[in-house]
Amino acid sequence: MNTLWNKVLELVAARMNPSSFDAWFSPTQQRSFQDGVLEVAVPDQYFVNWLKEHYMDVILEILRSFTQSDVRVIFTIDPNLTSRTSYEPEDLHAESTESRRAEIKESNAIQVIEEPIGLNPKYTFETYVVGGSNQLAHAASLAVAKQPSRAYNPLFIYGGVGLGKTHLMHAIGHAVKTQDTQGKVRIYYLSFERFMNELINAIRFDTMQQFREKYRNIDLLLIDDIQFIAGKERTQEEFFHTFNALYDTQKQIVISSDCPPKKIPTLEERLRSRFEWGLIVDIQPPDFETKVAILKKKAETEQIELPNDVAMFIATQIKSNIRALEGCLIKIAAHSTIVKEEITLDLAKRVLDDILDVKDPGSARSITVTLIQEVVANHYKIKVEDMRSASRLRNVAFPRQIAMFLARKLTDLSLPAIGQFFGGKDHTTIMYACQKVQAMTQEDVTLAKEVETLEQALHT
Ligand SMILES: Nc1ncnc2c1ncn2[C@@H]1O[C@H](COP(=O)(O)OP(=O)(O)OP(=O)(O)O)[C@@H](O)[C@H]1O
Repeated sequence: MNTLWNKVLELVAARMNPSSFDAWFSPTQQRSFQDGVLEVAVPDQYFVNWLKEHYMDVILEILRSFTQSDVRVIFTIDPNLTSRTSYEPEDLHAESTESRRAEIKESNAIQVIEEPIGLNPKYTFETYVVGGSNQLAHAASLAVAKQPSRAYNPLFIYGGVGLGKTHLMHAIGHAVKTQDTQGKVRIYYLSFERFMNELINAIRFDTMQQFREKYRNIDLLLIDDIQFIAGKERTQEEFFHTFNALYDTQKQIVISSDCPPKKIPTLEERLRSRFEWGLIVDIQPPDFETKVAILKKKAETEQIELPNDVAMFIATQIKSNIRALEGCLIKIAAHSTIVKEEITLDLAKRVLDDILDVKDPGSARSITVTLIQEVVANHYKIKVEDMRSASRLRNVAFPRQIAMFLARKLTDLSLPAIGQFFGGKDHTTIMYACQKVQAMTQEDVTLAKEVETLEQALHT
């Protein structure tokens, strides 16, 4: 079955030796993938621990390359899955086997939730390729890493999808950590979505005091994808206080977003002005040479033999998204391992030809929600910003619903994730739009043709 997890397994298989893969990954199965949560069943707790410890980073990285968003992985234990490992779990023998087994049995009922917390070891300044498109953002990040809270505070980095914002933030975190010989600096990297979830839980479980204390005690706060703050009043309020507390005590704040503060819809004025207190830098799409350099660096880190002509070919195929660029390289390398052929221009063309036909958000000619919004807005002669607005005027609302319908149909994103692209709309709004457009296209031939034309435009 072509499940998301099976696609992940294909790429994982290319990166490890077959017997380990057989032992640790073959007995796993996707149970569900819904609303950004991927549920994977494994035979026992030992698998959970091993996968978490050794492969979580890789799994999350591959998932991101497919979905272009953070996916949460939940492991559930299904003892009916046959383990092919011959392991002797050391920790089963270390303590009383009985008690440990009882613990494991009990944990069968528990779901272990793993999220991209902390810093990705691969995202450092050393692995970051600098070109004209990201020079300023890179220099500013270096300055902040050298002198936290004295260079620019806050540092606000913005740019399109997959252009390296997260990479730079992690690089700052790593550099600060390396300089911190006494291990005193408290660094916290998180997505804005996670901040919001923590806040919701704090409200729900009446632990606001602990929530506030935790955030007031951070020395370097790296907060990713702040654009999702749009329309979240209570979270804006709390983030405002967190920001002030950190700023007043001279703690460094680094923020990333897909647009500058003034373009974040419904952002409170007091927060907007604070985001503008420090330095705002953007990352532009990379030029051809930078794309080739990034591919070469990535190939070097992953120990992939990448001929020059292939690097140049990939760079011409991908417009700007660096994640998609890397995705192509990984797919070509995986293919070359599977078919036991060297990477050549011919092989690369065959692989890319295949994946260009796939409706896969991480792949080359990927259809993103932003692209859908642009194409639909252009067709109906409305502004792209209208896609994120709350306007109920029919000439705006209906094209917006068509864009929501196409986003659901042509991307792998969950309903809540799509909602975020439309100004933070609720998942029920997206579902309603999909059902409505679906029903209307069945009754109205002209509309059905119109939607089909839009779809074709997106595929070319
Ligand atoms: N200049 C660069 N040099 C090397 N690798 C890069 C560079 N820019 C981006 N990348 C790589 O591209 C991938 C996507 O980058 P990243 O996740 O940082 O993008 P992003 O801008 O945060 O995307 P999003 O908007 O989806 O959050 C990562 O694997 C990252 O390492």
